Amino acid sequence: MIYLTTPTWNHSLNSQMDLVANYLNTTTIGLLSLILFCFFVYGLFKFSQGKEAPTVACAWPILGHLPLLSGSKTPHRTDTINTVITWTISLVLRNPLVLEKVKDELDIYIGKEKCVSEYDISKLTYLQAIVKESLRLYPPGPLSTPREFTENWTLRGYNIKKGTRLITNLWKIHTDNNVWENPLEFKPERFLTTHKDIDVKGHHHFELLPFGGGRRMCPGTYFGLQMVHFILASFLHSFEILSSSPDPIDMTETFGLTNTNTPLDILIKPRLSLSYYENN
Ligand code: HEM
Repeated sequence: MIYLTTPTWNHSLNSQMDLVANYLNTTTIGLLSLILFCFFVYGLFKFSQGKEAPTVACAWPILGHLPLLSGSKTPHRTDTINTVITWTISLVLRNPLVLEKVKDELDIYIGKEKCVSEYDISKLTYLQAIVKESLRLYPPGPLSTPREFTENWTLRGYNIKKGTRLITNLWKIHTDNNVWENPLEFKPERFLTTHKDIDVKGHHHFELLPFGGGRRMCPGTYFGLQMVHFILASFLHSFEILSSSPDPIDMTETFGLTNTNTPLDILIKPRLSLSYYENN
């Protein structure tokens, strides 16, 4: 058995992400981040004076993803993706039947002789349902970025003045009991039955918006989803996972720009033959 503490866990995810970071030019992105940060501080200053501060609106979400974009060697670079994966593993560990089902799916579609490839992901419908359900309950960005009304408007009987800022509570939408049965329960099956055709891409289904929606929705949606599916599938395919403590997994959220969880300690052991690990 291998004992994984959170830093190691973050580190192992980060080494997967290092592959991705190699495509980013650290200096360019670092400089860009610095400029955005200056804009952000300037925007906050204007905002505190009660003036128009569009820079706050545009820099805020970018700051939220800055660790990811900066390419720095910190575990936070992968903030959103890392967060989704950690929440998902926590949820799966709390629901052993779900874990069994996803392992069965991986064994059927991948088998024990080869690695997961990106082309396999479309076949892994149960794994995709797990990720959707995790994004529904624990979206890393539970609040949308701010929007501003450009004219006076009436919305559901409320008169809203031009210039009013709106921040949407995405988590509240995700747990609306008019739409979701037992909204606080983790039930990936809902995405294979009652909510089969609902996707998370923010274009058609406004009851599930983990990447936001409209013109300012997350530009990293496809990349983020691809990474989450691929890392999760590879990890669950390669290792048995177990909680390191007999107590239920702590699902306490921590405060920050992303909705992160408390550190997760897990035990892992190989699921495949040793030659698989030697060759990959
Ligand atoms: C699973 C991973 C991710 C989740 C759940 C996520 C979620 C979000 C959410 C909720 C927003 C606000 C959208 C809105 O207000 O409508 C956002 C904005 C943004 N995201 Fe992500 N994100 C993820 C990954 C990424 C990645 C990988 C990148 C870049 C490679 C990225 C870059 C951005 C940027 C630049 C914005 C600001 C867009 C704008 O305001 O125009 N995100 N993201």
